[in-house]
Amino acid sequence: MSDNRISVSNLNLYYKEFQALKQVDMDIGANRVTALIGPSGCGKSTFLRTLNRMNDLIEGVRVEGSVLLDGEDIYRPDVDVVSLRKRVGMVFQRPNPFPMSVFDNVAYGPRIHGERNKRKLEQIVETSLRGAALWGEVQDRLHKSALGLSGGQQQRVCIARLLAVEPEVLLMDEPTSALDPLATVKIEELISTLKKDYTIIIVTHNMQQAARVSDSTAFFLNGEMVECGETESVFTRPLDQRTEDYITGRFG
Ligand SMILES: Nc1ncnc2c1ncn2[C@@H]1O[C@H](COP(=O)(O)OP(=O)(O)OP(=O)(O)O)[C@@H](O)[C@H]1O
Repeated sequence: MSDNRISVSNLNLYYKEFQALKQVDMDIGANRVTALIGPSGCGKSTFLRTLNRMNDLIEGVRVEGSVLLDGEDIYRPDVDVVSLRKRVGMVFQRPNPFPMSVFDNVAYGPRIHGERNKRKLEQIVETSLRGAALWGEVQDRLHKSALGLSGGQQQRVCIARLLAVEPEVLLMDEPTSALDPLATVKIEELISTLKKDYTIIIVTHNMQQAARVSDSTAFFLNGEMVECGETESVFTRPLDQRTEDYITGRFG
């Protein structure tokens, strides 16, 4: 059995007539961080959203090909999209905590999924906040609004909110683009810790960030996945001229 968690084959995605992803083939390893890089508009976020069918929410989207998660095609018509998104959770560019307390943000998912036991919820909230490296900073203000936290803390609340529903895969769409350098370092450290337990795919505009946090890197250009490999080789010995041009700053 291979340690590929996700296997993408012949993936095409159209926004109405516009083809945003072209014949993408890619394997994503378990317990690794995979970075998606490439110039603006090349399809990184679109690709990320195919991994938990978030594009389904956009009108006029058509997807062809297959995305296997642990060998099961997530695009099969009988797949329960709600439980898919529980297994494959997502963090966005701008932290988007709900306008409620830190506790209620993190308990939100488990409550939706039927957990009512107060002690159990307290345990889940603490474990998830510890998992998101935030517990020490918020344990005295669990019942205050999450909107009163700093941007970096809010992003970690969002990560704790994901961890609370016990996902397997974490999708992160430029999770530090709205954060200052210190908050960015904390999230990057957290990503390195989380990969022990989760498979992580991160979109980033920042090549230093990709080099710092990821094990594998995939370079996208005009909807094509040009090259994917060990981060160190992609950055130091790219196989494709277009990857080299991008990495050396010749475009994008
Ligand atoms: N909802 C949509 N409807 C129509 N076209 C879209 C939609 N979302 C994205 N696109 C187009 O698909 C292409 C890929 O966009 P996508 O956001 O995936 O790129 P990206 O590489 O993540 O860009 P960025 O780095 O700027 O976020 C772009 O040409 C974009 O304009």
